[in-house]
Amino acid sequence: MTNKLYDTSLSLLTDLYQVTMAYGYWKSGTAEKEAVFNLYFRKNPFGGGYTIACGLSNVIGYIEQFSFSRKDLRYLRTLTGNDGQPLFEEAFIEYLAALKLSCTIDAIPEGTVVFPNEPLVRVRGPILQCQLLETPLLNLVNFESLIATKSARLRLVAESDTLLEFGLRRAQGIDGGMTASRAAYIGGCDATSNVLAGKLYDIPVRGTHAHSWVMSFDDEQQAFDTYAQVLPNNVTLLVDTYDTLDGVRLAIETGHKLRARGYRLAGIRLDSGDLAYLSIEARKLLDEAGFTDTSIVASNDLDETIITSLKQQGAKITVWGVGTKLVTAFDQPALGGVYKLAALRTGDAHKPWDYKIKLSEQAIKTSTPGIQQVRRYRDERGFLADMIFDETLNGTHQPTTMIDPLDFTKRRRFDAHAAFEDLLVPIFAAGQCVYDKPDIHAIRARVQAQLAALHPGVKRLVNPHTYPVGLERHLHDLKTALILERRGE
Ligand SMILES: Nc1ncnc2c1ncn2[C@@H]1O[C@H](COP(=O)(O)OP(=O)(O)OP(=O)(O)O)[C@@H](O)[C@H]1O
Ligand SMILES: O=P(O)(O)OC[C@H]1O[C@H](OP(=O)(O)OP(=O)(O)O)[C@H](O)[C@@H]1O
Ligand SMILES: O=C(O)c1cccnc1
Repeated sequence: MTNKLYDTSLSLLTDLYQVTMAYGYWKSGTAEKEAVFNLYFRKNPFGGGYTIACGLSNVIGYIEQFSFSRKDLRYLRTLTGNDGQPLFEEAFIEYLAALKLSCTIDAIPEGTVVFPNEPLVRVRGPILQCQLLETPLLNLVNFESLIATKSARLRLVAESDTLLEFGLRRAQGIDGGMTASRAAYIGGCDATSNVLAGKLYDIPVRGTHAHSWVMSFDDEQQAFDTYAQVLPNNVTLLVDTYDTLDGVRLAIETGHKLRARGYRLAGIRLDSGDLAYLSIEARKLLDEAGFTDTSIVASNDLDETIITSLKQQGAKITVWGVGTKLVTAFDQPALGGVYKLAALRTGDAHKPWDYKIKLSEQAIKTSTPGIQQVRRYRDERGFLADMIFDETLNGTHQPTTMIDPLDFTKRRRFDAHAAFEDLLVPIFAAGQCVYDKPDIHAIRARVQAQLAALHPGVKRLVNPHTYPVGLERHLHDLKTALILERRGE
């Protein structure tokens, strides 16, 4: 993983059906068939217009550590079917013991803005191996992309204010908390309260103090003064334990004492009540006392909607602490990414692909076949449209014609000189990592650069524009032909 949290093999971090299918491929002699799977999602989360791709660093770490340990194999030997007999033959267990991943993987770099139906990760290799990777890859990409997207939404509404992630105590378990802290930083948070995430992932750590500190003293002034005494270079005082504005006055007293010692009152924190009213009143008190550079931090079940509203109300808050609603992706608990087989071939690389499709009554759920790549066109103002094409269908010609996803009779042509970028880049070649991994700060910077190139209408919180994503003409024709063929038409 990015930096190890667990010192254990994670190769069994998959659904049982992946292992039984792997056994099936092995037993029926098809394990080495070359497959292509695409990982994609169908709908942007939170009713938004975009998603931030995240989780690739952990995918790389997962694949690099992939091997079945002796203990993993011992456990697999104990699994039995409904007749009480072992599920797997010993020869299969030995096959797994010797298994080394040889997949070729292309992916969209972390921090890229992505849209529904675009392959975020494309896995090509022996079908048995691709299958074993389905569940862990989905687990890693779905959650991190979800949280990075939530964080990006918060960053957009917070504008240039400071955004702190305070979620560990409310997160879904240890891994939920750790992963969320990483993805929240990538999405745009400035720092986390999670100290282990700070250590493992190189994220800045920040914090104030809790109500318990104030409650542990007989009076609030003494609590503030003692805190300032012991940590004079880190004083942000939580002022709402009893009466918020009285608390601000006491914090100002402490601020004067700090000043006399050559230090400063960095901030006060509001954690209850009407945050707009209280921040405006607190600002007045602070300014009147000469503490114009003391920040007002707010927390208490904040999310992007409340922050937007508070700003509209003229709240004087410049530091936002967001916990529960960020790290749990409160209003949408999962991204819903899927991993679908798109092509298969037997034997050598010169054989043609046998394209695969999954039909559905709902058109949006019908999968797209092919060795997909995403071409993003742009001009000097930003991103224009994304065209999903098959890397093998256009021969030596550049793909140029995109079918409108909402009306197949409409086409959009890109001329040969249009500027574009192909989003999927090589990550693993035949099992070897070939990717020069950016550090977490570069990934975070990429998010902001990408968002800057996105039309404001696509970024707005309510009823955003749909960014144009379509299939290249040949891929569209292939998909249509396969649908008709499967339906027997
Ligand atoms: N001016 C405001 N406009 C919109 N939302 C606000 C405003 N002030 C606070 N909020 C939000 O309203 C919610 C208030 O939560 P709640 O009803 O639990 O009150 P509280 O102030 O936390 O009370 P308690 O004293 O019990 O902690 C929080 O999500 C908070 O962020
Ligand atoms: O509201 P969230 O967005 O989840 O942000 C984290 C919350 O955790 C703390 O409250 P808690 O009552 O747990 O402890 P405290 O005594 O420090 O307020 C903090 O004061 C925030 O209100
Ligand atoms: O440092 C803080 O103020 C903090 C940390 C975690 C949760 N709530 C607040």
